[in-house]
Amino acid sequence: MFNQNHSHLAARREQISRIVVTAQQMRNIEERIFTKGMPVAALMEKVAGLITRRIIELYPLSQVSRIGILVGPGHNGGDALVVARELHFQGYQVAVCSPFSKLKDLTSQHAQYVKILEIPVHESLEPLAECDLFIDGLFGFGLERSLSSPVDQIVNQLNEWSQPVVSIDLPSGLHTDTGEALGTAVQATHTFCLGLWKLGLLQDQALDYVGAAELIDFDLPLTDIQAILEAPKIQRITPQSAIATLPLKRSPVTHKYKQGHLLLICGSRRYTGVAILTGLGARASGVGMLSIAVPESIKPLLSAQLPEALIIGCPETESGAIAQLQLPEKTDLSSFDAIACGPGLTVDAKPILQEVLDSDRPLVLDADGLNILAQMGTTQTLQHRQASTVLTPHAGEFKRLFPDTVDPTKDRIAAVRAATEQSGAVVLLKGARTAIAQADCVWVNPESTPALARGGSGDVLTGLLGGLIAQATSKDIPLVEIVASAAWWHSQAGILAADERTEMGVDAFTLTKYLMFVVSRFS
Ligand SMILES: NC(=O)C1=CN([C@@H]2O[C@H](COP(=O)(O)OP(=O)(O)OC[C@H]3O[C@@H](n4cnc5c(N)ncnc54)[C@H](OP(=O)(O)O)[C@@H]3O)[C@@H](O)[C@H]2O)[C@@H](O)CC1
Ligand SMILES: Nc1ncnc2c1ncn2[C@@H]1O[C@H](COP(=O)(O)OP(=O)(O)O)[C@@H](O)[C@H]1O
Ligand SMILES: [K+]
Repeated sequence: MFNQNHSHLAARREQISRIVVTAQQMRNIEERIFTKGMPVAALMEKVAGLITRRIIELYPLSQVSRIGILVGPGHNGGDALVVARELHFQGYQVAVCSPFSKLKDLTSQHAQYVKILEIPVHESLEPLAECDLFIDGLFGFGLERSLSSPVDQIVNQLNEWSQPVVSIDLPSGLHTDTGEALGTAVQATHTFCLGLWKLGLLQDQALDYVGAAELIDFDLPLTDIQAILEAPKIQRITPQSAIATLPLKRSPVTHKYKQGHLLLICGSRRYTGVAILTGLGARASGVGMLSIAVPESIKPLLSAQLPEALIIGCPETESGAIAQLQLPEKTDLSSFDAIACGPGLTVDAKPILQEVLDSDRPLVLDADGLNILAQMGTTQTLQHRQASTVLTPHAGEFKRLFPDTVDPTKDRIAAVRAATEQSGAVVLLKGARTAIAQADCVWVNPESTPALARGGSGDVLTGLLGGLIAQATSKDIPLVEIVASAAWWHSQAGILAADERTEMGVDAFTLTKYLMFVVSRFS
């Protein structure tokens, strides 16, 4: 009985941790449980109790004694006032900054009561300058317009000070869905996201504000959540979701041709190292057979670095790019389980792109593969390919490929959704929070490291991804999930490497060495 409950709770925790909601969805979910009878005030007490407990864990009275609480006009402010009251009872010296004259009813009641408890309440921030810690309860998912005076000045003043700040639900000032700072926003040390992950916290533009983000689960029933959430389904990649699609277990009687055969088409005389890095990424995927097509003149270099791979030397242009694919006898593109094409090709390798597009194999296009595709202007014809296509642009490549859609620097999730709809491809938009979309399904990689912002790390991802797709052809795993797993694996290797070597120590070659440690750590 105990075990059953335990596993039930673990399964719930996993499901909750994958869900991502917009402000409107969160409002609808809360509305649903309030309609069913959960009192608003009771929920606020519960949530604020959980927040208080976590603050005490992170900032015990032995280390922090004076806490400043910023209170807004809505229920985010209400949460903050209950936290103020509870911290006061726990022995902290609490002071409140409440710059609004009109508060929602419940928030107003809590404001009256903290005054009765003789907790000092000020309209300005200055009297709180000596606090050791701040709790930001100005705005949560109810914020819909830019911050104006005086609250924008309060936020700017807070950001200039050096004390830690815990934001309740979202750093105040951030748009709940796009993560954009509306005028200005609190730069938090910690963000305690309440109930379900808000989409804005997973957008790159929010990351300077969010700090260390964690979810405070307050037991929203899964049935009520599922009743509200419809397509598009936006999910956070978790270790469990990523590991589930990796080819970890092999049949004892398998052989190399059953473990996938990947063809990489990459490199040029100018970009030799890129081809090596892509090959090393593929090697780490565990793929059974690896063939790498490169210009003839760099074949010896590739052979020296990747002795297990079949290196195919191809005729080259004067500039040292692949002029045409010259596969070994009795081999054509359909001999492979997957093809990954693009890193280091240069746009002089244009003729080979049409060839791979015409093939009936799953295809990953990256870097110059994407640049050539953008020049051809044929993104929409990918729908008619006989097999799936995965595009892995960074924001610059994305804008060249999809010039007339959502700006990926403004709303990455909306951008990948528009791109997959236009092209029919699986689209992986690289960045600090890589987003992957296919049809109605969107995955976001919630954890990474800026250590990866370094030439060559994307090439490693292309090889790794190609190798995983080649191994999955006989399995019934949605392609978008394999792509999401590759993004997760790649980032986790970066995190692990940065932990050991600092963020400066993760060159792309080093990154390839850490890939296998990720899998052994999590599986
Ligand atoms: N419901 C619950 O019980 C639970 C809710 N929870 C908590 O409630 C939070 C959501 O509460 P909320 O909906 O009251 O919105 P919130 O983010 O506090 O602020 C909106 C207020 O600000 C105002 N306003 C907006 N923009 C403004 C601006 N630029 N400048 C000035 N004012 C502006 C706007 O009023 P308006 O002026 O538009 O009439 C409104 O009054 C959520 O994030 C979580 O913390 C959790 O505890 C779970 C249980
Ligand atoms: N700030 C960052 N935080 C986390 N990951 C990042 C960051 N910047 C870049 N990355 C990751 O690093 C990789 C860079 O790929 P890309 O831009 O194609 O570079 P290259 O072509 O030089 O290999 C991508 O996987 C991207 O998601
Ligand atoms: K807040």
